[in-house]
Amino acid sequence: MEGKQEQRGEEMFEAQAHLFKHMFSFVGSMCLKSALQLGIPDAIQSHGQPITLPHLISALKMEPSKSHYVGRLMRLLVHSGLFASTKLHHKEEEEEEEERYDLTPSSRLLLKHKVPSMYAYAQAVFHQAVMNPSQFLGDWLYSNQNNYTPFETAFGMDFWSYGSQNPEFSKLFNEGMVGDSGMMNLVMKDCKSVFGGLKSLVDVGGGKGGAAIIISEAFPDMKCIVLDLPHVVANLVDSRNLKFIGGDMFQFIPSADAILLKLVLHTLSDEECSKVLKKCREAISKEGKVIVIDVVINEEKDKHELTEAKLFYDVMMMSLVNGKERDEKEWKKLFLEAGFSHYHITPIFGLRSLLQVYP
Ligand SMILES: C[S@@+](CC[C@H](N)C(=O)[O-])C[C@H]1O[C@@H](n2cnc3c(N)ncnc32)[C@H](O)[C@@H]1O
Ligand SMILES: C/C=C\c1ccc(O)c(OC)c1
Repeated sequence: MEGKQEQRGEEMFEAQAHLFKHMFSFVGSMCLKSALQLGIPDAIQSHGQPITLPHLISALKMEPSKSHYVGRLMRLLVHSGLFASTKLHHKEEEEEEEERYDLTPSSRLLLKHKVPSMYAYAQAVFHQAVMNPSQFLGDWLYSNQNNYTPFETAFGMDFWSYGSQNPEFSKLFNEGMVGDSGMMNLVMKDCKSVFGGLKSLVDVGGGKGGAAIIISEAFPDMKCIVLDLPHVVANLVDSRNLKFIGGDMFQFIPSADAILLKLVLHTLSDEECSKVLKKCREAISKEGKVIVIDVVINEEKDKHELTEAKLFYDVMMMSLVNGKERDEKEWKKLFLEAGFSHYHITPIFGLRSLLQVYP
């Protein structure tokens, strides 16, 4: 009896710790936000070797009196695996331990001027436009107003209108997308069978052309068009085989051998996806295809952390744009209903897969 109660006590406190972890996980996000604001990844990179706390403080041009606080921030970030820490033992003087901070593969992706970089993407995520709407999820679900998204409850307009009226956020968001697409560079060589042989490609919702620039350079014989909202493609410079067009994908999609939809369908509801996919089907020939780069939820196969990131993304799409993340069954239904006959999934982009969809 006693043993059982003891166990129950242990279980309860484990449950409490679990709860604390989830209640406070935003603290981890905010420490990462501060680390970026302070420029910690770049400071470590510029130092050229693992850096001690006093050196970090002076590199950040910070008051030495703040050093203790930064040490605590770093302790959490090291614990989260965003930075690494090495402790050097000075011989003989056992007590003297000098901790040095280093980058990890994750924080290496947060360097400002390295390619690929997730720096701008992270800046966009930590902007109020992305953070605030999730505070309104509950209100939105309960509200009898016809707000399309929690984003509208928070800002009184939809996500893309907000972007067109807030150039500062729009810039961060679009640069974030370019940075995200920059990571495709590393795997483009594995994509010969996907893009090779295509004479033309339209990147629908292609933003500032992050993906299309990489593709048009890797395949110089391919004519590429980026279609995006007018304010997004304004002032972008065409190249020999890459052209930017401002427009609305629900109205018009130019014809091509292939249409690329990268992270576009997950921003759309099923009805909106159907509309866009039908337009894509009309824009390609019988020999053409639609290439979708997007999230495919696969709880059985993916590691717990990967599924968690995909589910975070899903709720984010619900908060910002009424989009959603889909599993293979849901993708299949969308494709078949839009009149496509078959598809093929290649999971090559980490969180995102590449789906080739055929008429
Ligand atoms: C999540 S972003 C993806 C950008 C890009 N494909 C990438 O992966 O880097 C979605 C894009 O769709 C664009 N978009 C939204 N509504 C659109 C519309 N009605 N017509 C064309 N583009 C649109 C946005 O401006 C944005 O660039
Ligand atoms: C910057 C983070 C937000 C975000 C990321 C990917 C998307 O497709 C998106 O669409 C609204 C928003």
